[in-house]
Amino acid sequence: MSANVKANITHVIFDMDGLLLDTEKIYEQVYRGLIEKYGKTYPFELKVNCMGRKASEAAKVIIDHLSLPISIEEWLEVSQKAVLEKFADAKLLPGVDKLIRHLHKHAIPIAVATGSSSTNLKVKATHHGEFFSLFHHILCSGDDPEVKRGKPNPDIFQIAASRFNGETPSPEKVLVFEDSFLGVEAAKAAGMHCVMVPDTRLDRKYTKSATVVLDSIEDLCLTDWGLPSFTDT
Ligand SMILES: O=c1[nH]cc([C@@H]2O[C@H](COP(=O)(O)O)[C@@H](O)[C@H]2O)c(=O)[nH]1
Repeated sequence: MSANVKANITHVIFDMDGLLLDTEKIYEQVYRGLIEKYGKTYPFELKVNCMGRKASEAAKVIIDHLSLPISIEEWLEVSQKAVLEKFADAKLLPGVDKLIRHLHKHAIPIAVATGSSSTNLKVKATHHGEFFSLFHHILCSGDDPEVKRGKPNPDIFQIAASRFNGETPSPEKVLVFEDSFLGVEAAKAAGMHCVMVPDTRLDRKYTKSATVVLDSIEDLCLTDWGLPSFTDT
């Protein structure tokens, strides 16, 4: 390995909401609206502790933290209906399309590992069907029976790694892309490298477990990871 190469990566796993798709603002808008009905606010610190979680786990965190007079089931029913109305317009974030097509062209195995459910994924992918077909597999921990514990536990990334063809890659050969604090903690717990592209509001104390922190995926240096550069044919 040459001096500036951080790792020789063979497999790459991507988070979805806030990393591939610009859907975090949808969750934020809907959750804030719901919470405001109870005269409370959705502080960013609370959002940080929800991003990446399965919807049911996030609902419990919010209800408990804000002492909302609503059950998890009611929260899920109302919030799910509201987010689904907006997901079909979800856009890819800058640099994502180019990177995924590049890795696919170079036959680097790529997957998605998200806290979202497969029902929500279908709607989010309304205009991105061909894009999502480039991934070897997509793991939706929101309703995947094998993933018992969501992020920040390592399970989601370990199981996603085990679903590539052939032998499961060793964790230090896997690179995870994440925007959320809990997702980065999950990748670290799995022993994988992690490129974090956080929300600009995120306090740097939440980025410490990331191998690298970027402002945008467009700033990624592929050769740092032993991956083919954009100029390689
Ligand atoms: O403001 C929020 N953003 C995101 C989430 C949760 O994060 C998941 C997105 O997971 P990921 O980042 O792993 O794609 C969503 O399904 C939702 O459950 C949340 O609760 N609150």
